[in-house]
Amino acid sequence: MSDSTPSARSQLPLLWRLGRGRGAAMAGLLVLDLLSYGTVLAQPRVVKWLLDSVSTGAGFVPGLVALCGVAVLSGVLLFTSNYLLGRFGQRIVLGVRSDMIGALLRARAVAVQREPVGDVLSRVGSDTTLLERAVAEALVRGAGAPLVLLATVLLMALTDLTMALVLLAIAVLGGGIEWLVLRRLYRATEATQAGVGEMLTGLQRVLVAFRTVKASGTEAQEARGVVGRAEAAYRQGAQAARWSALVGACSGVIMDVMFLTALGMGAAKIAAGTLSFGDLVAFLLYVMYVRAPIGAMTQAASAVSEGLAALGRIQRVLAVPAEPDGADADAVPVPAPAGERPPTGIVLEKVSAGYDGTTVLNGISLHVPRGLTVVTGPSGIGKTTLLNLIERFLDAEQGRVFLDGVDIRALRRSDLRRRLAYVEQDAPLLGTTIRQAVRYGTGCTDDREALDALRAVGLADWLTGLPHGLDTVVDERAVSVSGGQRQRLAVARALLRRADVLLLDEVTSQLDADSEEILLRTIADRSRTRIVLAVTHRIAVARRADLVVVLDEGRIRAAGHHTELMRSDPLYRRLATTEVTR
Ligand SMILES: Nc1ncnc2c1ncn2[C@@H]1O[C@H](COP(=O)(O)OP(=O)(O)OP(=O)(O)O)[C@@H](O)[C@H]1O
Repeated sequence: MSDSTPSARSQLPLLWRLGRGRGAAMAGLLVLDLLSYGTVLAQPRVVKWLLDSVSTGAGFVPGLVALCGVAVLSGVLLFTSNYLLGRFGQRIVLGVRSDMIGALLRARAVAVQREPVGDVLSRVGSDTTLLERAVAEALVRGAGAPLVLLATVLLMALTDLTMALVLLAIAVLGGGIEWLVLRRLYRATEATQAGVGEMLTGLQRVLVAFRTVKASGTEAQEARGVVGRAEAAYRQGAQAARWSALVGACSGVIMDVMFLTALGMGAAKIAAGTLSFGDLVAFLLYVMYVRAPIGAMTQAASAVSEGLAALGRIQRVLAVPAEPDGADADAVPVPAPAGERPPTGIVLEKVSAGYDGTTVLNGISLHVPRGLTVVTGPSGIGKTTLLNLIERFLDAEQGRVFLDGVDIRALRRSDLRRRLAYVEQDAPLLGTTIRQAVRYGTGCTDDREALDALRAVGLADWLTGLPHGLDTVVDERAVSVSGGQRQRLAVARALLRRADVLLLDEVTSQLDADSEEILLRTIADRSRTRIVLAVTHRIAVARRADLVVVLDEGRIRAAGHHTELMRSDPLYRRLATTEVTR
């Protein structure tokens, strides 16, 4: 999601595209809007008829009844058109939000995780709200307004041509000035929305690390930081409010100038005997009603200006490339030597990978067979990156990764991931109850199976102590669940998935020795029939492994059994002995 500011004009086709497929609804709304304006425009004619009837001595009752009838009809049409227009705008917003949520969830994990969460939320939340006004005001009301304006001007011209032409000239001049102000409004709105995004990003960071903030006594400092961003958004918002107010003021002044000009010219014409009193009243009413289409056009322009700014930010979410699911065309099965079966397990063949041009893994070759394989090494060396490659969150820049002899790029991502169970480092929980959290993405519907998995990871006693058992509610950030419980819940979920491969990233880092031992026994047991690849710094895990792989400086530095590596590899020995020995 790059943040280069697109021009308002470049967003116009996008705004137009939002209305695509909704032509009939838009046409219906336009007709309703025009009918509503039509009843308004009929009123001056009825007023003129009423006044002329009075001046000629005929009764005023029929005129008054007609005026009331037109007013009631106008009210009903106005309500209906406003309501349907508002609903239409909401529907567009729903469509855009669904598209954005879909785009985010279809995108590559590494691309989305780099985005500031608060900013993404602001784009999906408040930017789409701005869009609603733009769509309703611009695509429908703004589109009908020129027709209404034309009809009003024609009716004015029918009443008095000279006065109508003078007023039209004033309106055109005023419109030009307003347009200049609107361009500034567009830029200020973009900046405001970006400011709100930054504020939310700051607030989100604080909320995620709330206890650290409290314990560090940095509440005031963090509040200052977030409020500082809120103030920056305020300053941009105040600019936008100034330009928006100026647009409104321009429109008001233009209308006053038009009204006073019409009044002056009309009074002079009555004095000269070239205009009737009824005509002047009708004309002045038209001048007042001409406010509506001009106002609608101004509002449409202002709403479009704000909406286009929002659309630019929305578009950057929609443009995040989707992660393709299909198999890559150039992927081939590993050629097994004649008469031999391809190796089972995971094979990395001269794999290089990294992020944004920085190489993290450099030409790694590795065979991860069935059983428990542990990957260890200094922090930030690329252990999680290795798991990212197997899950295809990230693709190798060079080399290939095979699963049971098949290049993983020859598999659909969804098929590949179905064969894997992954527990990420922070072991986040999804779902609102423990039942949902443990069953999440596993297809398991049986409570007994879920309980077995929880027992296997050592959570049986904890669960028995909970007043609502599996129905216990886990709040959004699972603060009522300890770090170790969360890790074990996540492993239980992975076990329930019945996958061929378990990918575990630091799943025992928050466990005490006894809990770790229970969990490791289960993991070792499951590794007899499947591939378990565990990233860890813990010696207890490495001790149990069939194979330990030491990563350093982008390469595999050593591989073997724990006891063997303790003897042969100084780095491994140092890592193992500096870890809290159990
Ligand atoms: N999504 C990403 N975008 C850019 N760089 C990344 C991304 N993820 C990881 N990196 C970088 O790649 C390098 C390896 O990270 P990785 O998470 O694989 O290390 P690790 O060995 O698992 O670390 P640790 O033991 O601390 O968890 C680090 O320098 C990290 O900053």
